[in-house]
Amino acid sequence: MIPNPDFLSGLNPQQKQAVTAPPGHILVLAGPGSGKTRVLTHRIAYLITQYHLPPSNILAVTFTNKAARVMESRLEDLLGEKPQGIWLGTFHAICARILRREAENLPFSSNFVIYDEDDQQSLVKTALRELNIDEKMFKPASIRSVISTAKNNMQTPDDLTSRNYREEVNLRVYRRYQELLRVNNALDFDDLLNEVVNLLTQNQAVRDRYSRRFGEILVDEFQDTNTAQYQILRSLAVGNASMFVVGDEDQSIYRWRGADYRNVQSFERDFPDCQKILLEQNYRSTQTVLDAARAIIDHNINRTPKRLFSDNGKGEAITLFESADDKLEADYVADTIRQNLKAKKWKGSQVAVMYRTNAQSRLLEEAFLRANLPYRLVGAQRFYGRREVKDIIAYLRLIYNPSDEVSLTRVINVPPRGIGDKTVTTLQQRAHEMNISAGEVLADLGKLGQQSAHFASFSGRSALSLADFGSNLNTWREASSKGMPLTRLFFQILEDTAYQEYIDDTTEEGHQRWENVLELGKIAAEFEDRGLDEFLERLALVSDQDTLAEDVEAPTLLTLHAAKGLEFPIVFITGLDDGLLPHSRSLDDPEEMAEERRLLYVGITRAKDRVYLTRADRRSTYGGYDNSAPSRFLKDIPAKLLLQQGAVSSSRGGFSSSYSSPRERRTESYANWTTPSPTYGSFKPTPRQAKPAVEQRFPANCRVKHEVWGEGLVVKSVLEDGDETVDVFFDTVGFKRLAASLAKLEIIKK
Ligand SMILES: Nc1ncnc2c1ncn2[C@@H]1O[C@H](COP(=O)(O)OP(=O)(O)OP(=O)(O)O)[C@@H](O)[C@H]1O
Ligand SMILES: [Mg+2]
Repeated sequence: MIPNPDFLSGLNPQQKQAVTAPPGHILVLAGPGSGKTRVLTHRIAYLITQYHLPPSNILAVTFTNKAARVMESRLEDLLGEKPQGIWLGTFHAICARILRREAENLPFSSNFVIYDEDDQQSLVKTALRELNIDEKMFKPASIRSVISTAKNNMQTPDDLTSRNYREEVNLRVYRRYQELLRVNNALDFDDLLNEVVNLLTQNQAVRDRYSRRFGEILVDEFQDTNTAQYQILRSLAVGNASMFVVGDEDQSIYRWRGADYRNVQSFERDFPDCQKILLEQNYRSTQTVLDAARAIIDHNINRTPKRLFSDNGKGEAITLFESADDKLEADYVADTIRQNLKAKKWKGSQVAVMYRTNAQSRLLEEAFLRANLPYRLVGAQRFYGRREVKDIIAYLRLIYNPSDEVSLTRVINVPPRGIGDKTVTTLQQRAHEMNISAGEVLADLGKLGQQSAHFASFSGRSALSLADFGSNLNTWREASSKGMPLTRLFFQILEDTAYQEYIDDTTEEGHQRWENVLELGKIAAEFEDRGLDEFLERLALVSDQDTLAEDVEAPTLLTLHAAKGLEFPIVFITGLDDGLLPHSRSLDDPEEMAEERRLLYVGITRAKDRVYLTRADRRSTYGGYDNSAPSRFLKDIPAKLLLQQGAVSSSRGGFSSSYSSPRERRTESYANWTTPSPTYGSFKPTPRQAKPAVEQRFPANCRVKHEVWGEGLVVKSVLEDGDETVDVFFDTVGFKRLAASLAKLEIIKK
């Protein structure tokens, strides 16, 4: 391995000290943009090239999958090749990996699936039903959150006692929920961590193996680790491992998920010989951005003030825009961006628009559409939470893990195949009686049909429908186990279930839903070499930031939480109103308030050059408007750093407006504004154009042949701009989009 010989030269003395430190525990505490992530990456390269530590002895934990991928490619740049065998990923991904390898020591098998919040909620509902508890009295969502909190505190049902009836219900549901997870061969997010903690504390041999394996454990964003994660690190570090953790207490923003920045103090206590290194130069932002950020965070008590300077010059003032209402606020953001893009002052990808809650993106998206501006929207739920996407994932999960009853009940009658609720209940009862999973009953019905011992348990018609579905499942499962490529399997399911006919009801929404299914197919194509298991794992562990499409020349819309660790030349933070930021839920809790401050601090410090803060005097609610007051955090920013714009705000006293409201222009652009349908990733707001200038030759579901790529299945065909655009899934190369006029396609089967 030939390291880039200069790779230490791009570091300042403190950074170099951290990167080249002799083996031992290191804690790097430093403010935003000071190079913590950079130092961590360089440290890995240094260990490999200078200490000749095999990459497989290195465990590096990042906060998102995306951050892991970025780090991997930086390492490749530094080392000249990909480090082979390094464990690099999020806590959840690494835990899932350990659990799959060690399944023989655990009460589930290695093909477990990972349940997200929705799945967890279904399971809570099943538990409630089984226990005969009314879900109107005891809301599944709140029980789910009670369970998750208990798990975050690492409390099993046995650790809990109940003091009243409600607690008793919670406890019983928790117990049953846990049993159901086992039956389904599933783990939830919290389990991923807790099971690893249990494994490492209870199984000395396994613990020794892992702690011997890892010579160095590195953790980015350490301030956001929770109790279980910290315990995992501590167990692994009992051997010969050195710990290298970097973090910033002021950027801890995941308290609601159990993160505890006091782990930084625990680390200093548990590893008293650790070397503490402070980085003081910020390479990201202008002095103005840093001063504004510091003014916000200085109000938090119990924090260690940090020195942070920048050589990037004073830079431009922070723009504060106050508007009359939230629509105008969104228009201001979109118009400002559009004007600067038009004047070629900015590039789309340099701009980020941030907000406190996901719901705030809607008005912004509409304003972007009005301004005819493409954008990319970051958010896992926006895409992966969609019904059609979840359906297809459920099919795949069911193929991977036949015991997964949550997925089974999701798709057993989707698209409708005449299997009603009563049949499903009978199926579950039958499985229960026989002590097998419902999936196994189905598989048997699929294999033996009327000869199956289960057949007589159902009425004639439903027995046949079940057998039919079971037979489909068996076929897919067999194909998958014989190595059918993932995308083929994917489209096979769509074909066999006639999913397109079901989901695309020819309305705009239907088209959009089918587009989402195809989008998922494209993601599957990226996992072609890695297989169904890795695909499912990535889907299960996807975080908001992971949905940030790369190489897209468009501004990014994202929550403040999702912005962690990222940087952009231009940052807009919208909704600086009391009740939004700080959020209304935090107003009477000092700890929560401190976290809201940190959130704004994280937002501002993402900016390299310019920050825009925006707010509105009134905000739309259901049908009407609510008055809204400026965020209390705004007054903490010194006036000399601010340039105020916008309408006169009653609450802040009048000031001249240098921004003319785009009302006139709005009228004109409203004309060609159609109701937006939320999309995933980059959005091109051109209306669907279907000029049937040619006739359609390659309708969906026909098989075609291409000169180079061979045979394939047409998934979609659209007539547009006088040509036919055909999406084909080829058996050899997977998904391709072709213009029928250019590609020499030949129909082989209608
Ligand atoms: N010594 C250096 N010379 C030049 N650029 C640097 C140096 N150190 C860091 N940078 C750059 O500064 C920016 C911020 O670095 P990095 O993201 O590593 O900071 P961080 O401390 O991890 O920030 P955050 O707390 O926001 O995660 C990056 O663009 C990085 O490449
Ligand atoms: Mg960082």
